[in-house]
Amino acid sequence: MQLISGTAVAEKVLEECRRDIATLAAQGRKPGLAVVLVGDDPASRAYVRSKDKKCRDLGLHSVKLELPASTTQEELLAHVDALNNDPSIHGILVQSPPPKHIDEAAIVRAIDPAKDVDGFHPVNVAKLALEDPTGFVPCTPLGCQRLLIEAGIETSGAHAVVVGRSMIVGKPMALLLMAKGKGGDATVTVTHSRTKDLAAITRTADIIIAAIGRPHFIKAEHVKEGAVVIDVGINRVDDATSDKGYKLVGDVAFDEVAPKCRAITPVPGGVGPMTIAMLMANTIKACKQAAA
Ligand SMILES: Nc1nc(=O)c2c([nH]1)NC[C@@H]1CN(c3ccc(C(=O)N[C@@H](CCC(=O)O)C(=O)O)cc3)C=[N+]21
Repeated sequence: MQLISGTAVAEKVLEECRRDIATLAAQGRKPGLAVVLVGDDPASRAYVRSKDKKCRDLGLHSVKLELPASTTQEELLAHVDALNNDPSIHGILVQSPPPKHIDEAAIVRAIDPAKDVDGFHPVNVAKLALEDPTGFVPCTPLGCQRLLIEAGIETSGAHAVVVGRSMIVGKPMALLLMAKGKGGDATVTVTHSRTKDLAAITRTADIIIAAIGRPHFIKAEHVKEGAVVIDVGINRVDDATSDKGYKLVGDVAFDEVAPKCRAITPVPGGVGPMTIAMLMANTIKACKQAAA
């Protein structure tokens, strides 16, 4: 069994980012990322903090907007508009999910597609479907694909089963796996909460992408011997033995699934660090394309 280290692959991606940043610096340019957080969800705050830290590590320009939960739709749109028009900002991310009174789809559509480093804007969704390389691909599925490539997993001709159909992970993941070229050319099945006899389908998978959002959902019975499992889940569960009071667990019951696998990602230290690394990479891509 091969444990695929997201931490190690993320470090490789960040090393590429450092080289790109040095090249851009020699041309007098510096990629800038703005992260907007509305409200005070603790998990969202933790994510925004680690993103901000990673930006500073790399020498990216980082703007962190922490807005109160009472922020109105109009106020948030005004912030997005200001960032769209700020030439020092190449990437904009509005942390999801926002408070309930915010129309998230309208916010996403207000972001300049050229600065949409999350890849959630309809223009970028379309570009992914069209296999147009100028678009931005959502960071988490992009990170999963990179993990497969770096771990030497052949996707061409493989049966990949994506569990989950979200706009953030499941759907773009399926598009990436079925696209032509490296990390693609797979035969893709997308399953979700309404799928009948899920285990019968996942048991035919050479590659399983688990993006359900339910702790330890994928069990040994879901996995065939020799499968590759990518665990996208980042679930906080109570843990009295940890000083934080919680621990992170994936969507995969790692202890029972891992022995059956050819390769598997851990949580933490798997897809999570890759998501942040790909966000940095997308911001650099946005900066390069803005200059071109
Ligand atoms: N517009 C938007 N874009 C996002 O990309 C986005 C978002 N909203 N909302 C929330 C989710 C969540 N997310 C994570 C990224 C990295 C880790 C990560 O690095 N996790 C570490 C563990 C960190 C820890 O120990 O707490 C790991 O898995 O090893 C976690 C979660 C991005 N998200």
